[in-house]
Amino acid sequence: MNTPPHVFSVRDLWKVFGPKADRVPGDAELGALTPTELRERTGCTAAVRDVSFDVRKGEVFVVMGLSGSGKSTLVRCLTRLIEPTSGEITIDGEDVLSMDAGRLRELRRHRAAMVFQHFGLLPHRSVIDNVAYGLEIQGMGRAKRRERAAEFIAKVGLDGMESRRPGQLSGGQQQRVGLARALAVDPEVLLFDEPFSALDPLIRRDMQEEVVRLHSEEGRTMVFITHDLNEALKLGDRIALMRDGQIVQLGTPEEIVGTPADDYVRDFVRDVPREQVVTVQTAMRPADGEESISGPALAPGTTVSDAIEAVVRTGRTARVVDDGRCLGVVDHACLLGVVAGIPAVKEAA
Ligand SMILES: Nc1ncnc2c1ncn2[C@@H]1O[C@H](COP(=O)(O)OP(=O)(O)OP(=O)(O)O)[C@@H](O)[C@H]1O
Repeated sequence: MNTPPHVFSVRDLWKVFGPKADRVPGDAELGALTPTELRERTGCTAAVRDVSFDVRKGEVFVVMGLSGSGKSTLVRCLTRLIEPTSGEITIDGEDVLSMDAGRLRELRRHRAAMVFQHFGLLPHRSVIDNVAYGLEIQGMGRAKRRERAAEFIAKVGLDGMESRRPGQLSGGQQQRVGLARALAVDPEVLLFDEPFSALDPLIRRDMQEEVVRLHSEEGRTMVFITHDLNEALKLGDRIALMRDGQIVQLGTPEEIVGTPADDYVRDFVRDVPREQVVTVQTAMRPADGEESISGPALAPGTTVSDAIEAVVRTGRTARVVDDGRCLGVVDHACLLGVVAGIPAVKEAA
């Protein structure tokens, strides 16, 4: 049998905080209450409510939502840093909920390493010893772990800072140390808990680019928590948008922005510049006559904003071409329709 393409699979997951939390997941009546009603009736908070999803191998899976929507609780449940109330979680097909203490330790150290917002660096240790820390816990010898740590320090752009203490680094540099430390143990999945929210905007952008770069170089699976929509759109292959402990929509940035599942999501994405997220594959209309054989060619994943440039520059309708085949065309009207948020362009074609 082929190995499953999923790293984590989560089914019907609940995490309820409060007295007799166990009774909430199985009770349809309690499960249907709003968070406030549930709290008033039972004193419980359902931080994660009946959530199911898969994290695919090699993707950046973003968990997004406002403060209190359940993001941290959900991601902490994946490695049982928080013990779920009910449901199923597997990693590479192995049941996480039945792991014993030793197997769990192994899971957290080797397979799914967490990068926290507050770095968790050891203040009295040098950068290199901080990065080597996870390897030390694994029992790797000093020379070998320092060599490996140096490699990852270079990878995150901190060459020459090996012997500094965390207090002698900027916030962004400290975050890079945290990242290098997580990478050094070569985990299958990296879990990021709002790692950049304390950083100033420019450093934050640098770090986001760093994550994009590391991801494209290594193809490592990443689960990334953020409450920042732009960060989610920039980093995520897929985004799970949470509200009151539930996933209200799970999809690509383009799906979330282009076809919001409900009014809540629509409102959430209202101010996103759609042309930067929507692709020509969504915006195109069928080619008419000669249109399919001439005009600039664009790949299906080209964003509308890049397509606008091509159409304006050539003054012609552009073709959406995949593997030599013309799938459709985009003209001024299709492209402007996306910018204006008018979904009727396709139907009009
Ligand atoms: N230990 C706890 N005991 C009781 N309630 C909790 C506990 N931890 C979290 N909660 C509640 O669960 C809900 C989800 O919290 P969680 O921290 O997962 O949200 P979040 O989306 O990560 O928020 P933030 O972005 O502010 O970190 C909130 O209502 C929170 O108050």
